[in-house]
Amino acid sequence: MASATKSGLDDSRRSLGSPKLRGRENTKDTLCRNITIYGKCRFEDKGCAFNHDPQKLYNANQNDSKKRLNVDSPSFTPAVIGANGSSSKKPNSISPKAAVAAPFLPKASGTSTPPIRPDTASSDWTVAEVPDFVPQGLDASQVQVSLQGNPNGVLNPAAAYDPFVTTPGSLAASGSVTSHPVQGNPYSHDAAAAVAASMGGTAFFSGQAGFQQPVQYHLYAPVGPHSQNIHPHNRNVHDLFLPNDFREELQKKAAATLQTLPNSSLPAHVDNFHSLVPLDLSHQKNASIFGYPSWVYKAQSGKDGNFYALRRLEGFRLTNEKAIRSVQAWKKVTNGSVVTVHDAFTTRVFQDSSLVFVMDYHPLSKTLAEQHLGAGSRYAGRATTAIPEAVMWSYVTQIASALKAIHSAKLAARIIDPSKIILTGKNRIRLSACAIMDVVQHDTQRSIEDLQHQDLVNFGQLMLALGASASGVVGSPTKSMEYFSRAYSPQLKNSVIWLLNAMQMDQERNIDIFISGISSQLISTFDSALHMDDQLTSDISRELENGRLVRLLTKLNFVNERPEYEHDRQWSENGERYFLKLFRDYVFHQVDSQNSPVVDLGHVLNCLNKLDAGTEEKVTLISRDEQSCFIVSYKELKKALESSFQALMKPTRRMH
Ligand SMILES: Nc1ncnc2c1ncn2[C@@H]1O[C@H](COP(=O)(O)OP(=O)(O)OP(=O)(O)O)[C@@H](O)[C@H]1O
Repeated sequence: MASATKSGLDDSRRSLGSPKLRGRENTKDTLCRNITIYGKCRFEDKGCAFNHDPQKLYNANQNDSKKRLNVDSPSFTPAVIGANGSSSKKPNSISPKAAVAAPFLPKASGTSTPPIRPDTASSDWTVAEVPDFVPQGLDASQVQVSLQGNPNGVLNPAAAYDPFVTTPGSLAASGSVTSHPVQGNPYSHDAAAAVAASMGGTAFFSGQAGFQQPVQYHLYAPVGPHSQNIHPHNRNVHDLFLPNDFREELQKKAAATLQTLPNSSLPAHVDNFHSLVPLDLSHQKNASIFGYPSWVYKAQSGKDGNFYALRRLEGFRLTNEKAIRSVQAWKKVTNGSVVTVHDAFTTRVFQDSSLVFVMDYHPLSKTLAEQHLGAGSRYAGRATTAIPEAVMWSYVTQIASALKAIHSAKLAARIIDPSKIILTGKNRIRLSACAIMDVVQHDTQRSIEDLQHQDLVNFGQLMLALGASASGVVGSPTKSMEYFSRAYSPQLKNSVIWLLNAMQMDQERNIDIFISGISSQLISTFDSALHMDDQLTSDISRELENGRLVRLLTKLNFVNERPEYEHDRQWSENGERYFLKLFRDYVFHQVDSQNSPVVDLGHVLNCLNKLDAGTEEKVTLISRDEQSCFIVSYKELKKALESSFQALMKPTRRMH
């Protein structure tokens, strides 16, 4: 830590935080605004007098400021420290008028500096007690080298200028290993070390070659896939967060899950479920599928608090208890393309005798009929565009997977109908009415093999109906097949024909044979699924960093400017807290040459990431009256934050 005069600070401050011009004679020292705003300058080779190399400029400034304001400056000499050790209005905030400076020296540094206040020397306050973030075996030079090829260990200064534009150097690439919560201190950033200690000194990843401890939190390492050919000036803040459409989808689903229906005429409780919301789009009773009108509700369980879909069959009377027990076998069917069945019961709370199935709830799902055949119109055939072949194959694959799981469990789906298959995400479908016919038509004379063959036929009919939906042909299998043959590949057509003939005994037909026949399509669908998986992993990894920074910000705000300590100079205006307060200003309250707020997320994220990592890089902090400045490393700031936070948690401090 060092202090400097106001005049000594001016240049370095401008070069770090403001694109302010300093007169024509200094144009070569001033970053061109076009570089700042657009990432490049069209006039670079046509006479523009300003500087076009931020890195060079930054290095020049670093050297410049090092000369004047580094730790070797005279203000760090022990003689000066001793002279200023006594308490004053701002004991360690040095006015430029004063000829002396009180450095911020951790106790561990071995100097004989008297403590700024008596209790800072106590075990409660000393920063030296907070474990150093740089572990043994990883010295400062290693930390700097790891900064993505930037020998100064400094992120690209351009990031500090560009509002909401990040540069590849500054915010590229990441430490994506999460820290683990440490008992007793949910905010600890040294969790990995604690885990290591609790495991006898071996963190779970310690065996992996090339893993550095600590994780370099100040580096971002986005997980692919990446957009190609993006220039720095094209990148924006969205690169750091979930894609907007994905976030919107998740938020809408969350809102739908939490939706309630005040003053509803539905029963307040159905078994242990409450807060029923109907999901049917039409009020028309339709008994064509199950033989009973059916209704679907979203409801919350009073037992586990989760949300479920309840399918109610109106007017059903249970005559054979064995029928409802058949649901047990369905509970064991866990397949990505089958809506999981949890339970079934009869109830009279709807003023009739109803049969209710409890199933997984998939918010905002639509049926395939709603999606492709025109909302609410059964087989209306009003789809405007043909379903693409790739989507058809995706549906084929998913239903084949569902049938494989169902048939392997010696069950049959029995209903494969566009109105009973729900779309729960982009091209993600699930059979939503399994188990129901096993209860409703428990006494059927048909063998399970027969029902399984029927599943294959129903499967073929479904694909034909979907494929021919754009043709406007309704109810004529021959015409539908003609259209289908023209619209889709022979392989898809032959697969559908094979399914439609599943009841014929000319050759053996089952779901396994069907799956072998479409293996090449399975592989391409599988590959698409892997790409989707990669994409989601990449999206999630962006939010991972945000969670970490929220914890850090929370901690910083717990410490900064607590009103109850407002007049307690020893807390707010002294030592560590003072630096943290100035750091807060440095991060969030910078102004440009026109005194307008600098709103630059890149700068904020840079600073916070470096604070979290506790890098050796130094930052210049200026008091609000611009009478004092300090040069302090992120490592020291990190320690200050840790010890201040620990002090806050001490009961003695709270009673102070
Ligand atoms: N498990 C579920 N989770 C969430 N929503 C579901 C679930 N099952 C069905 N739905 C939704 O409930 C609504 C009604 O489903 P339902 O099966 O009654 O369809 P429908 O088109 O009304 O058919 P029908 O005319 O036979 O009643 C549909 O929009 C469907 O997407």
